[in-house]
Amino acid sequence: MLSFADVGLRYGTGNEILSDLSFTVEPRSFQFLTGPSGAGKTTLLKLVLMSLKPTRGRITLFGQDAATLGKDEVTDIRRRIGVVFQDFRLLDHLSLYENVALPLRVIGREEASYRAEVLELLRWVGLDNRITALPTVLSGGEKQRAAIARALIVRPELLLADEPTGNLDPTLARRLLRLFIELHKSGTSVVIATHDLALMDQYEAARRLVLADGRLHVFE
Ligand SMILES: Nc1ncnc2c1ncn2[C@@H]1O[C@H](COP(=O)(O)OP(=O)(O)OP(=O)(O)O)[C@@H](O)[C@H]1O
Repeated sequence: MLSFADVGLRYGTGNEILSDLSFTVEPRSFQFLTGPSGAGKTTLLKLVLMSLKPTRGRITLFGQDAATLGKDEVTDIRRRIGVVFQDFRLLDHLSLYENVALPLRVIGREEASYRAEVLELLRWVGLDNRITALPTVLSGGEKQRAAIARALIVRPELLLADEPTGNLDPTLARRLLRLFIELHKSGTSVVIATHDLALMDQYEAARRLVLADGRLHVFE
């Protein structure tokens, strides 16, 4: 569903941050993307989301060459990808329920058709008792789970999460990992960018994509 072939990226006229990246993400797969701070994990996720263009090489998403896509095709492909950003990006003036429902409103769905789905997802992430709360009163872990629910409401085929357990205590991090594993088992491909070794050790079946010195090393 995703492949990189000899991809390189530099910001401006600087050195290449990423060099000769070649890897695939298969349907129904689970991988950690890891590497030291500054190694380029967020940059790689931005390439996948097409918010950055590679300096060289080819990125293919759902069978289509990213370089050849028009604006509407990019929008269509992004709808198939759920993203949990490092800084959550919840809208502070909307309740938790409204934040999670927003991607469905944006595509024109009527509330009556999605209310039960949103409530079920909120129950799944353990936030069904907080549906009317505004993000400003939520804890870090609650915001994290709300961001996950919002990413999943459109039933993406691929979920990207950038440091989803950053700033969480180990118990909550374990709980979130269990949610991601459940999601994987239900058929979604999952890519989790993290430098939390303890977290990765809890799911040994996961592939590890390790960035170091601009190169990617894959451990199956
Ligand atoms: N817009 C930008 N312009 C120039 N350099 C950038 C830009 N964004 C990131 N960088 C540089 O690219 C490198 C990789 O950054 P990136 O955020 O992708 O790393 P990361 O592995 O996600 O780090 P962390 O684990 O700390 O979040 C860093 O050296 C960073 O300073």
